[in-house]
Amino acid sequence: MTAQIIDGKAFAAGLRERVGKVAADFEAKAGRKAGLAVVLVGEDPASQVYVRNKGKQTIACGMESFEHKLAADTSEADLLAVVEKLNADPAVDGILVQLPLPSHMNEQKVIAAINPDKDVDGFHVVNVGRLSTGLPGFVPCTPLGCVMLLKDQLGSLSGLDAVVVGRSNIVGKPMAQLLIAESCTVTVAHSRTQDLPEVVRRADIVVAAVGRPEMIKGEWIKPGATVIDVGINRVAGAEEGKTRLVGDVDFGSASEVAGAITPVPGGVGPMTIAVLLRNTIVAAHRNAGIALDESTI
Ligand SMILES: Nc1nc(=O)c2c([nH]1)NC[C@@H]1CN(c3ccc(C(=O)N[C@@H](CCC(=O)O)C(=O)O)cc3)C=[N+]21
Repeated sequence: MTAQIIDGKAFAAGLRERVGKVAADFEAKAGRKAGLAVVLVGEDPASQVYVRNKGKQTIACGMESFEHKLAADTSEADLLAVVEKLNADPAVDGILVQLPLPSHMNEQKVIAAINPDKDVDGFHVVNVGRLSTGLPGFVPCTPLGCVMLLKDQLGSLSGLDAVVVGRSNIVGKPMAQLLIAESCTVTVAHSRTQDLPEVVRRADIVVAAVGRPEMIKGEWIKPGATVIDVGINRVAGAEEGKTRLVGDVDFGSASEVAGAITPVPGGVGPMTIAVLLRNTIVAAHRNAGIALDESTI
């Protein structure tokens, strides 16, 4: 079997178009544009690229982008002061502090300082609690993007066996919560899991978020399963000095067994930013008290 390729890039473009329409509607009703503030500490080149892309796409969707670039040696207190200012700024609907932060900062403390109702990343403990109890809040962008792709592909996920490989706070754990809410039977596997290939083989849905290049092989996949690859690993390319991006799934062998699979790049990655824009326009409506049927975006 040759798997269908799930085109995350195209789905993300469609999502951004829907967000753009809702953003224009918000501007007409609120008399201002929705706004997203992104805070970047330090000069990590990959982070700079992501932040630049977020800013460009925010503006392309008709929203305002506020970028705060702080030096790598900024004190935690100064970063917390920036967050406080953004919390109090009525032009800012969503706040994202780019992770990872420099090692002299406590990430949990910084995330805890963000107003949960502006936490469009969904990382604040209040939003983690809301997700796990089924209350409205903000859901982390990458797992929400994965569920959107899965529902687009499969329709109802009810009763399906899902295996999430990885247990991070930003992908694995919220992914498991979302799949539970979709009535999947969920297994969370990780580096200590015994006989991982056998666990993965049970799954109708495999979500790979371990951060190990091409670890999950085609022989581990149940024929016809849907495979969502969250990994973004830069590895040495065929030519000397060149690099290429690969996922956590061995795409070559997995695409011969799976029913459908996301590629890397062009799969989950583009969804992450599109969902961030979606969360921002949702935040703008909620915080301005303007009604929005969130199920339509
Ligand atoms: N507070 C916070 N929130 C985040 O959401 C967050 C973060 N910190 N820190 C870094 C990670 C990483 N991340 C990505 C976004 C888009 C792509 C993306 O668009 N990837 C493209 C290719 C990118 C490339 O070519 O390098 C793709 O997969 O097709 C990837 C990764 C968001 N992150």
